[in-house]
Amino acid sequence: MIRVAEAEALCLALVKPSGAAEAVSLAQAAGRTLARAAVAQRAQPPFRSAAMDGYALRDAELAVGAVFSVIGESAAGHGWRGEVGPGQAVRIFTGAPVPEGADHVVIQEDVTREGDRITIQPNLGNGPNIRAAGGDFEAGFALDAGRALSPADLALLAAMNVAQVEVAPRPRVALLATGDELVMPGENPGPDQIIASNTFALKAMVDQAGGEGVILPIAPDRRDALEAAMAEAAQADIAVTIGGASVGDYDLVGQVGEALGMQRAFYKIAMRPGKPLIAGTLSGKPYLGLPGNPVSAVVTAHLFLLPMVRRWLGQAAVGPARMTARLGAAVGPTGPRTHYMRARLEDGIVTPFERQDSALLSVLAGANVLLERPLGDGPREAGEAVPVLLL
Ligand SMILES: Nc1nc2c(c(=O)[nH]1)N[C@H]1C(S)=C(S)[C@@H](COP(=O)(O)OP(=O)(O)OC[C@H]3O[C@@H](n4cnc5c(N)ncnc54)[C@H](O)[C@@H]3O)O[C@H]1N2
Ligand code: MOO
Repeated sequence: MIRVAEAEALCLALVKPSGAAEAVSLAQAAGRTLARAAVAQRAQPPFRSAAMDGYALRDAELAVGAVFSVIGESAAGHGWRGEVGPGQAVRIFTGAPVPEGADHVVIQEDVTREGDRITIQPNLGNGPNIRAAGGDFEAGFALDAGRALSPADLALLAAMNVAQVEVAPRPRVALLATGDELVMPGENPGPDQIIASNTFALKAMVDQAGGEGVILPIAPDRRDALEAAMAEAAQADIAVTIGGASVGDYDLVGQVGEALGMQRAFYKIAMRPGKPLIAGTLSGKPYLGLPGNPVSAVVTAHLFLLPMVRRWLGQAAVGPARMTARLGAAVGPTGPRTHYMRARLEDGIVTPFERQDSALLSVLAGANVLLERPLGDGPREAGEAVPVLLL
């Protein structure tokens, strides 16, 4: 059995960034990964702009009781093209260009106006209420390749006047559930059957990570059928089987993989859940054989499959999001496997669930983190700092 970190490195070594690119419009770009840098076509703001509604004038002249004559108006989208001279002010609105000569916008609450004359009132605010040209970003500012685009990134790109971005294609990830006991949700299970469940979590995870999860028809525990199904899975960019990875008489995935010429990178990891994970290449494609227990499949997908998807997309940081939390309850020592305990993180305090059986989907669904307990770790007291992985 190899350790988790080694397994992660071996899994990542199976995947090369695709390097390909396709153009998509910003409205289609959420969650996609930049394949080429996107470069600002202009500065933002492109001109000195007013941050408040008021009057643009010369800061040096500003004093309580000072009087200015209003000589023009600058509105958003319609600037005023003159120069503000001594004793002069221009009526201005938020987002409008600040005219030449002015270096302060007095908010309108701080003046009284009679006709075209304004008088500065006591308790004047600080100002200058002007946003510098390029204060957000300059022309040429870039978002680098490998960046997964957040909603805020899309607004930033729009402001950069980038209408289309070059993104990495979404890797197709084949998800092949195996086992005679499985039927799809909505079907009529026989007396000894259950519903294929973890496939749906895996598809959602892959899709959210920027891939395209493709759920294949369930493969029965028969060599010929499994061989055909696994060969089909290997048509995708990343092939995943679920179940049949262990040592039972009907756990055929490893044997069938070998018959198909699978190059194995490793089998079995010192982790719990998820020990019987298989990794390698199948028909030259990155391949993972996830354990069938629903929680085991989801945990191993977080630790190994999603990093592979992110590597394929060309992202730099590919591992699961981690943070440190304080233990909400004492925990016992771990054994020879690193334990990923389903747990709840609230206000920085992490509390593992009592029941940790890797078949319990109701517990998994209530968890928002995995508490990582390294192998060979001693007992830990409530209040100690511990690592957690965000789900
Ligand atoms: N003698 C041993 N038995 C087992 C060992 C072992 O080391 N020695 N390892 C255990 C561990 S740990 C795990 S995890 C499981 C994994 O086994 P498999 O990958 O072969 O999975 P299956 O036997 O096919 O299924 C296990 C369990 O999960 C259910 N399952 C399978 N696929 C799905 C699916 N898509 N959706 C929902 N549920 C699924 C299946 O019905 C079984 O109940 O092996 C232990 N045994
Ligand atoms: O590792 Mo198994 O995944 O403990 O249930």
